[in-house]
Amino acid sequence: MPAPETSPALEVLSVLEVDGITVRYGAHVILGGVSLAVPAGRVTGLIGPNGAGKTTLFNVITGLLTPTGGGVRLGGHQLAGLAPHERARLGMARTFQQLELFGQLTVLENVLIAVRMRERWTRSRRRGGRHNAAGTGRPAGARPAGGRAEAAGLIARVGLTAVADERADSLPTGLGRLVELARALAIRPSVLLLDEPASGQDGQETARFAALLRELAADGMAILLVEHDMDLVMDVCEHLYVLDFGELMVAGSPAQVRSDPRVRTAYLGDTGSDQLVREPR
Ligand SMILES: Nc1ncnc2c1ncn2[C@@H]1O[C@H](COP(=O)(O)OP(=O)(O)OP(=O)(O)O)[C@@H](O)[C@H]1O
Repeated sequence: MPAPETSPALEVLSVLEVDGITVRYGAHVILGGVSLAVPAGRVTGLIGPNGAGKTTLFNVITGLLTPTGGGVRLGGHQLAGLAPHERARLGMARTFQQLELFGQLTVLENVLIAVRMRERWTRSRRRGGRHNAAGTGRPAGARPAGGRAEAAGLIARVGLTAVADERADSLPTGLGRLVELARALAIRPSVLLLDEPASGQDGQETARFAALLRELAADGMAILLVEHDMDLVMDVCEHLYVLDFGELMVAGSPAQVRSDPRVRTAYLGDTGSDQLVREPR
C-alpha cells in the first residue's frame, strides 16, 4: 500500500472499516465475525461486558493480533500484514487499557518522543524512505532539535500543562491516561482508538475529557471509544456498537441502544429505570 504523501493523513485516510473479524483460540471463539465502521468526524462507541472482546478487536485493528478471518481497511486500504508501527504511520493511534507510559520520563518527554517519531517518519517519507539524509550527513531518524513547542501544545490541549515536568509515574491514573492521549495525538492520527480512557478520572476530569473528544471529532478525526462509563458513552457517541460474547448484539444511536431490550437485559441490566447501569458479569 502506498504511503500517504502528506501528514496529517486526515483527507487521505478518513474511515476505518472492520469486516467480519474472527478470532479463535483453539475451539474458543473470541470474536465471531465482527463488522463495524468508524467514520471521520464522529465518536463511535464500542461497548460490552467484561470479556466481550473489545480489547481483542482493538488488538486486531492495530495489528497486534492477526485475526483468524476477516479484514481491516483504513481509508479504503486493506491493512492485512501491516505491523502496528506501519499502521501508526498511516494515521492510526491508540491508547491502552493498561497505561503504557515511560514512567521515569516527564510528561513532556513522553509526548516529545512521539512528536519526534512522527517527524522522523515524515522526513523519511519525503526522502522516499532512504535511510540517509542526503546532504546533511545525518541519518534519517536522527533526532531533530524541534518538537518541544508542539509537545507543549498537545499537553496544553489535554489540560496537563501544570504537570508537564512531572515524572509520568508520579501521576494518578486518570492523568496518566491524558498523557497517553497527548502522545497518541502527536502522530496526528486520522483514526484514534481509545481503550477505557476515562477510567481513573473524576467527574470534572471526565467532563473536560468529553469536551476534548467532541473537539477532536469536530477536527475530523474518526474516534472509536471503548469505555465502561455509560454516561460518557451516551454523551459523546453518535453511534454505538454493542459486543456480547464476541458478537455484535446491537448497533445504533445511543437512544436506540439505550432502549433495546436485549441490551438492557444482557448487559446494562434492566433496572426498570431510565438509567443504564453497567453490570459486570
Ligand atoms: N491470549 C489469549 N488467549 C486466550 N484467551 C484470551 C486471550 N486474550 C483474551 N482472551 C479472552 O478473550 C475474551 C475477550 O477478552 P477481551 O480482553 O478482548 O475482552 P474485553 O471486552 O476487552 O473485556 P474488558 O472489558 O474486561 O476489558 C476473554 O474471554 C478473554 O479471557
